[in-house]
Amino acid sequence: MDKVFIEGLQVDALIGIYDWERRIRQPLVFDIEMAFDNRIPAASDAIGDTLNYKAVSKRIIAYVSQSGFGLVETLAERVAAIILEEFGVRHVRLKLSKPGAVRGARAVGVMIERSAATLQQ
Ligand SMILES: Nc1nc2c(c(=O)[nH]1)N=C([C@H](O)[C@@H](O)CO)CN2
Repeated sequence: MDKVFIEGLQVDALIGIYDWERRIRQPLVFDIEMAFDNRIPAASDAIGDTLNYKAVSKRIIAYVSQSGFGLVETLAERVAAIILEEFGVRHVRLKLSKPGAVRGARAVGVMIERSAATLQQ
């Protein structure tokens, strides 16, 4: 299956379980792969036939900027659900990195894969 991807999308957010984390915003980085049949926009050369990575990116930035979860797991799950439900994507692979959260590590975080068929109601 073809993919449309968004790599290294950085968004500042309120995220974390510790008191000091509830008083600041921290950078988060999203790497996202979305299954999509790119033969259709390739044939028409029309942006309306694409899975528009700019539209998806803007939606993620808007959502993450106003979010305030404790765990990266929760945020990753919500962003994956938005991609599946609002953009008609059948399968998404999402990596959410929290750079600098652990001394000595470049980044920590989670990787998830979700399908529209198995999305929890
Ligand atoms: N699996 C997770 N482990 C940890 C998380 C998390 O969201 N998921 N969060 C923290 C703290 O908020 C940490 O990022 C602060 O440095 C610790 N472990």
